[in-house]
Amino acid sequence: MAIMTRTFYSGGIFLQEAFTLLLTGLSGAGKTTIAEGIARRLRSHQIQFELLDGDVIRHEIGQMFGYSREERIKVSHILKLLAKTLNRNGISVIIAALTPYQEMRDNYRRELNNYIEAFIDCPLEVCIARDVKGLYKNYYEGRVNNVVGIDDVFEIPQTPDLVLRTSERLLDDCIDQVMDVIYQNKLRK
Ligand SMILES: Nc1ncnc2c1ncn2[C@@H]1O[C@H](COP(=O)(O)OS(=O)(=O)O)[C@@H](OP(=O)(O)O)[C@H]1O
Ligand SMILES: Nc1ncnc2c1ncn2[C@@H]1O[C@H](COP(=O)(O)OP(=O)(O)O)[C@@H](O)[C@H]1O
Repeated sequence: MAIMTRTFYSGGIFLQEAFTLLLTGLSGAGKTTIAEGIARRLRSHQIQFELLDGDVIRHEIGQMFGYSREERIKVSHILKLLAKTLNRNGISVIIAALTPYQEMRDNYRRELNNYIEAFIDCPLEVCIARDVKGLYKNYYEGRVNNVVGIDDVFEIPQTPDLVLRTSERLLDDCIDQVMDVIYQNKLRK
């Protein structure tokens, strides 16, 4: 029996299967900004997708989890379940979340079909200077701890599909790089 797959045709490119794109990196590295840029591109190609931002999902489930290693891993399991469920229904997913530990990313790669991992690589000093959400200020003023890159580890991704150096490249270049991987490597069959 033939297996049915959804086929999207957009701008001369066939997308046959849903994918999950993980954007992993420090706070302030550029995950959300790049995710929103990719979202705009996917929308313009009428590709069905959902953007799962770690911070937003944490709020939506009522701040059930904090920032210990164990709790971060639990959140990653929730994100994986959401991605798997959406993918199964033909909807691609962008996950924008720190995802600091290799075991989280290994788990995504093992369990998600068409998984693409983008390491949003930006030096800690630049992230601190950007301090988009005031997280680093809160750390230095003693209000929070377990900040990844400072008193919690960011394990460098061992097998990313692409590395985006946001302190060296313009936003549009970063988005182009991701779109190339989505189209050429993963989904064009
Ligand atoms: N230690 C600590 N205390 C308080 N708040 C923190 C802490 N670490 C992270 N944050 C904030 O939470 C956002 C990261 O959530 P994530 O789900 O992406 O992180 S993780 O993947 O579970 O590690 C993160 O959002 P981004 O800055 O967009 O990455 C921060 O705003
Ligand atoms: N090449 C780039 N890609 C993404 N963001 C960039 C880039 N260059 C500068 N920025 C800036 O860096 C900041 C990244 O913030 P944000 O996307 O919220 O990070 P994160 O979601 O990783 O915490 C934004 O203010 C954005 O305008």
